[in-house]
Amino acid sequence: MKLIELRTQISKIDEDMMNLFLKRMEVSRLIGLYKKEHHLPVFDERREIELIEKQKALLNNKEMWPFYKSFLKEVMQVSKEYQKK
Ligand SMILES: O=C(O)C(=O)C[C@]1(C(=O)O)C=C[C@@H](O)C=C1
Repeated sequence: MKLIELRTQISKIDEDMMNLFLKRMEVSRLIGLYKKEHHLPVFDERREIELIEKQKALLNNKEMWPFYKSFLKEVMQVSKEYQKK
């Protein structure tokens, strides 16, 4: 397969991921509003551990776990930054 074709595939995947990212951030915004109204902290360590463990169990490509875990942590990090805005 040619490089240009592979890059086209990556671009399409990035577009899908962008749309899912926007959806996730909108839900995060709503959670942030709820937390503000109920005087709850943005950071919820127990929830983050639960989410990471759930994803680890779902992932059937174990080699990818360290990479996917970093990705998830970054996603949660930007989610928290958005809630604090
Ligand atoms: O579930 C929450 O309480 C959220 O605010 C969402 C979220 C996330 O992005 O997954 C963000 C911050 C918390 O530390 C835990 C999880």
